[in-house]
Amino acid sequence: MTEKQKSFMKMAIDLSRSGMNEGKGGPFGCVIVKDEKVIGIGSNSVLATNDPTAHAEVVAIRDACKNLGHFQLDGCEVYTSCEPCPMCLGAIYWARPSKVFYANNKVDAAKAGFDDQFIYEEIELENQNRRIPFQELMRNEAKAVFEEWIEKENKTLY
Ligand SMILES: Nc1nc2[nH]cnc2c(=O)[nH]1
Repeated sequence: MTEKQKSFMKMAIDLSRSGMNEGKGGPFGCVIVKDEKVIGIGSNSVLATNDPTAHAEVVAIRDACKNLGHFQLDGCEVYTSCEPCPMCLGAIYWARPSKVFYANNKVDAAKAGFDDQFIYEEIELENQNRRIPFQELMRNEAKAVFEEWIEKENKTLY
């Protein structure tokens, strides 16, 4: 771990503390770096914005992508004060950075009352057996749009 990498993680941890103290949300911060420069930052802002998806990583990904003017984070590194939850893990995979560094791990998060394990277990269950039931509806109608997408020319794949 280089001094530079440690300084980016320190920035993420500082964001986790300042966001918490400002009442923005839980104690999570994230910094996104490209070519050793910070291109996006985020603090968990769930409470301030009434947005359950405003986790630090999602906020930072949105900031970085806006600044880059692109929907992917090729060649970027993510420094997050806590191992990503399943939602952020998904967002990170869609954004495709090259590496993720985390400080607190998911056991630390669970001890602080942020239980990601529950969501990982739900993913494994059959749709109808989940705490929040998922039910298929109007598949054929929606599938028709997928067929149109498959046939569409000049589309941008992501
Ligand atoms: N990594 C991470 N885990 C969380 N769990 C609840 N909120 C967050 C967040 O913003 N980041």
